Amino acid sequence: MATAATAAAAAVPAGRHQHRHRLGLGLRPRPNSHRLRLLASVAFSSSSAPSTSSSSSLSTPAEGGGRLVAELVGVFNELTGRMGEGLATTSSSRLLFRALKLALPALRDGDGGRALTRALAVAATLADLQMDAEVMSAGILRKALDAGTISMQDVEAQIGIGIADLLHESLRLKVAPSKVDVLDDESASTLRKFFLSYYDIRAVILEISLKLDTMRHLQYLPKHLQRIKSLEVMKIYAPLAHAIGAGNLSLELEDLSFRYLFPQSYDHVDQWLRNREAECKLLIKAYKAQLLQALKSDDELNRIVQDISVEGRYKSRFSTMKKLVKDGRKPEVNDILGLRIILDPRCDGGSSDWGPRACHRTHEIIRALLKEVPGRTKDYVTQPKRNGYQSLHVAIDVSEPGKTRPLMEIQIRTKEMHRIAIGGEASHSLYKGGLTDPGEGKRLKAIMLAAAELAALRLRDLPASDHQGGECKNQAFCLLDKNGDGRISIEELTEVMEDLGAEGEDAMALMHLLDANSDGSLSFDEFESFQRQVELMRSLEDRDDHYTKILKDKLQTIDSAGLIHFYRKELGDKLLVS
Ligand SMILES: Nc1nc2c(ncn2[C@@H]2O[C@H](COP(=O)(O)OP(=O)(O)OP(=O)(O)O)[C@@H](O)[C@H]2O)c(=O)[nH]1
Ligand SMILES: Nc1ncnc2c1ncn2[C@@H]1O[C@H](COP(=O)(O)OP(=O)(O)OP(=O)(O)O)[C@@H](O)[C@H]1O
Ligand SMILES: [Ca+2]
Ligand SMILES: [Ca+2]
Repeated sequence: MATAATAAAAAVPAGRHQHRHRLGLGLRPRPNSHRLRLLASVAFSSSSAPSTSSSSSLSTPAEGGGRLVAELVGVFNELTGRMGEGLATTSSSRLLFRALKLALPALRDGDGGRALTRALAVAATLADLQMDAEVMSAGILRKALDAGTISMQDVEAQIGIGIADLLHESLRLKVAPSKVDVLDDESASTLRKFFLSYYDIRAVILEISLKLDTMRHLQYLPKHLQRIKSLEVMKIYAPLAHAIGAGNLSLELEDLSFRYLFPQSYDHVDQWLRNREAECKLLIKAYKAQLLQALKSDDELNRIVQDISVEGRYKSRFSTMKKLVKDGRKPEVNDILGLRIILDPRCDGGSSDWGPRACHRTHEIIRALLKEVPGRTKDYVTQPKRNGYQSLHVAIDVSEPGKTRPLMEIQIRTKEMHRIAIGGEASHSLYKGGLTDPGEGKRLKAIMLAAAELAALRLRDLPASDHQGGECKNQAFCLLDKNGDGRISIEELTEVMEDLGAEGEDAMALMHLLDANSDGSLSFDEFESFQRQVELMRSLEDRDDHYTKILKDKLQTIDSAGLIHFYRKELGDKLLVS
């Protein structure tokens, strides 16, 4: 057997996606001219984190102005790049641009320099949930409102009544949990129903994303508030997130509240899972690749299916804990490592047996390839559960001589079976998401879809709405070039910089720096060079964050193993450290 474990050892660990506002732009910088290097150093000279210092503290006008415009262009590009397909229309981009212009100066210095990063992370979460520009803008503006740096009147006057309404709704939801005395099961269910009764469900999704932001920064709040907020999340927001299909968000919310509600239990589970996490994730990745290759090269299976996909997951802290403490269960968790194979039969559903045949053929291939644990296989394909759930589950022994490992669960199902396991009576949110009323989940989904359709209609592009008449090649450029003459004039640059809180002369200085051919305005090419440099600098910051995390983890491991003392001693003489 070509062991996936060997491959795992050789595989390069995947860098964890940074879920802060740096979103990995994935753009390759071109070779830089001296001028661009100068610009980059000026635009970012004051700090590697653009949100941490104010323009007033900068020494030259170009520094402040360059940084402000770089910041606006950088975050605008990140957020629009993250938006779902078809959602980043011209009207959406305009709205987001206006919201950013209002919020950036207001958020730049707040919360010890973290306010802007946090607001952008909220917007990124919303973009990942396929929310439109109105909701993303509302997310950013809500953080500025909460910080007290802008007022609802500012939003109404500068952004529009639609966003102001959405914000009013989300503020009403925010205070709802504090209206019940005790957050027991009954009041939690009442509150969830109350949330569902909202005519604009986007306010609920906005609130869930803001809760995730709060939970990620809970360490800054007093202990009693940490517990109250965690309880609200566990009882209301995590189940709601699960019900709307935002599974990953729900898992993160659960794990964060678990940590604050039951710190000791959390530590136990966390330590156990953390110790195995890196190796297990590599194993998941390696087995996934090995299985996919074996399945795709099997002729018999390929006669039955037209597509095969494999998903992997490492179990969350809270889910593991729940399983361990469940009544009447053996204290074991056999699905820490999970793989799921989803097959697309050439003929699915109805009376066709292609689906079950595909699942059983897959099972045979797995048996020939891996070590199946006898007596642990469950065939819900031949014998569906009462709620209609279908899937074939096998447990695989991934241990090696001298190295015991947790079992790996493989679920085999067709696309149609998967659809039923996600929605409907057998839906995961009913199976374990905390919702008890089957109608609740369905209703939420339906309202969500309707809201998304409405938003798409509101923000659709009218033929005349793009002032350049055709497709805009670069949204940020087109938004800055207000009169659409294909150049950014000094007046246009001054206007945006004043909106951002910079002085008039800053625009002159920035223009001087960017205007390579000195014709007094910025061409499309000049602007694109600037933008590429902005992206390069932001990707460096990402890498710094990434390296910092790795170093912190590694040094911690070394330290707890006592090795760092050894290194210190060894190196002490050479480096003159004590
Ligand atoms: N969506 C959905 N998933 C289900 C349902 N029943 C089981 N599953 C999935 O299948 C997995 C294993 O379920 P079973 O084979 O019944 O195992 P178990 O005895 O509950 O638990 P293990 O100790 O993990 O074997 C669960 O962890 C879920 O991922 C269901 O009704 N709906
Ligand atoms: N074997 C698996 N492979 C891939 N994804 C899985 C697997 N098992 C569960 N998942 C998915 O992982 C996410 C988290 O599920 P979680 O581990 O909390 O529960 P579960 O395993 O489905 O249920 P239980 O805890 O009762 O066993 C869900 O989206 C679930 O569908
Ligand atoms: Ca499971
Ligand atoms: Ca112009």
